[in-house]
Amino acid sequence: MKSRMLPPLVLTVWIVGLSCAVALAQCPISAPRLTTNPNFDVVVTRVAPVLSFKNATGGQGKRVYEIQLARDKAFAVGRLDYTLPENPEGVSALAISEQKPLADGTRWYWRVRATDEKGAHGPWAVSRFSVDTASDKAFMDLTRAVPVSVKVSSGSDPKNLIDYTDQGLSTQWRAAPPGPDRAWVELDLGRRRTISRIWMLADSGSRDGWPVAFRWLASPDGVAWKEVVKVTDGDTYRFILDVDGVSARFWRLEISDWTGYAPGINELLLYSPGHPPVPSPPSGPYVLVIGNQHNGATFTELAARVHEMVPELATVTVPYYEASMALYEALAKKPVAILLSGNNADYNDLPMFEYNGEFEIIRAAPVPILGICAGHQMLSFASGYTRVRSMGHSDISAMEKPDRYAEIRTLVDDPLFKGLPQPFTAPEVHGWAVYDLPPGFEVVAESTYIQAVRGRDGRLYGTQFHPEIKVSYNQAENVLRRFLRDALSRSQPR
Ligand SMILES: NC(=O)CC[C@H](N)C(=O)O
Repeated sequence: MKSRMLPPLVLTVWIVGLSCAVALAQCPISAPRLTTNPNFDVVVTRVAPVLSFKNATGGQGKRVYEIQLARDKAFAVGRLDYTLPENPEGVSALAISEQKPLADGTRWYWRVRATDEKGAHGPWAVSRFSVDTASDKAFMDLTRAVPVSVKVSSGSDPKNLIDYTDQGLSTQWRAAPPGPDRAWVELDLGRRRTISRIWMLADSGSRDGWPVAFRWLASPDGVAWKEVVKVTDGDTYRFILDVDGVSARFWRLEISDWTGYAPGINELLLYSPGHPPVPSPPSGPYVLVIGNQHNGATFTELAARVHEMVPELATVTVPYYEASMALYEALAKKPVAILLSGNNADYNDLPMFEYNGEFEIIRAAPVPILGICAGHQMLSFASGYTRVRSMGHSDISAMEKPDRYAEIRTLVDDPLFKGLPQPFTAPEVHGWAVYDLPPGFEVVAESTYIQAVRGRDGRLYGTQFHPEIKVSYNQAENVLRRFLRDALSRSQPR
């Protein structure tokens, strides 16, 4: 057999790495990673959030974390200091106490570093978030104004800017290098629309291509332009720009400064004030299905499974960004139950304000609600961002070999889970999980993390696993079947 030579640098790195792992002593302490929740610049909707981060590595013995929060970059204004022992499971979390809450309506900088048993420090990891508890209370009162076409100054794939079916929001338009002085994007809305909010998303994973100085202009004809809003010192990957309702068919973004070699934008989304149309319900009993995918779809074939499991039930599917209590109230006939679907985006890349109407429904709709995967996570998000967090890895058992299925255990006697094997297996497709239950909720099932919850007198149920996915090892299909049957029989007069 021919031996393969490793280049000397690779070999050295490998040997140092190995001796570091074996002796433990020589490993330098790494910075923790503040990408779990809250991620950079997200809006946290509670004053006592849980700050989760990925552990550091290296050092000697057990690590503890120093965590500092402040109102300014220099960590001088209003600084709060905490120490936290490491959670050996990979992600550590500081729960800010309800007794010492963070100031609302403010931006917070936070930094974390690990210290080992010998007192050696690792480097700080720095990030920031804002706290705004008012921001998720009510339906956004906006509808999406979807462009019919897009033009750009240069570069390929401008369609990515308005491709709302790109669930991971991962594709982007990048202007061509070296690029014109002023890269621009033009959106044609097809007709005159009043716009009051603009959402812009760049790459959250790197600081490359972020727009720094830019302005939006509007035009009735694509010829005469008027400036609507201007940003001169952007230093983030996402912008929510509120403007005083301007009515125009053409919308133009001019970017005059950016990070990296050329501006790159993943998505542009414009909103008009107002409410979406109310669907007309079918004549018989039906389930309202809320599609949580970014394009309003349900991720799995949820409606089809409802019809298969309980043929007496019809379904009406509404995109999450159109759902609200106003829509529910306006339905000529009420659903017997509501299902909240999965999705496959990272929440830090989503315009989370679009979920506010779904949160209203979770808080107030007087019918049984079952949230599946993202829908289950929404039950917790509805009472504050940071209750759900990225696990740092994905559990995708729907595609793995039988020995990789998680065993899920039921913790309490619950009518929906009656008769399930203990433990049971069920398909999973997710990278986030609920860690911090809202008040009034309890855990119904768990694996190494929360797998099912119920809340508020049995009206709300959530499952992290997918009872609706048809695979041979899904032992939890009955959870959905029972939920639907119970809802149907409760709705019918005896
Ligand atoms: N399948 C899902 O609904 C996943 C929800 C969420 N996007 C996660 O990764 O956890």
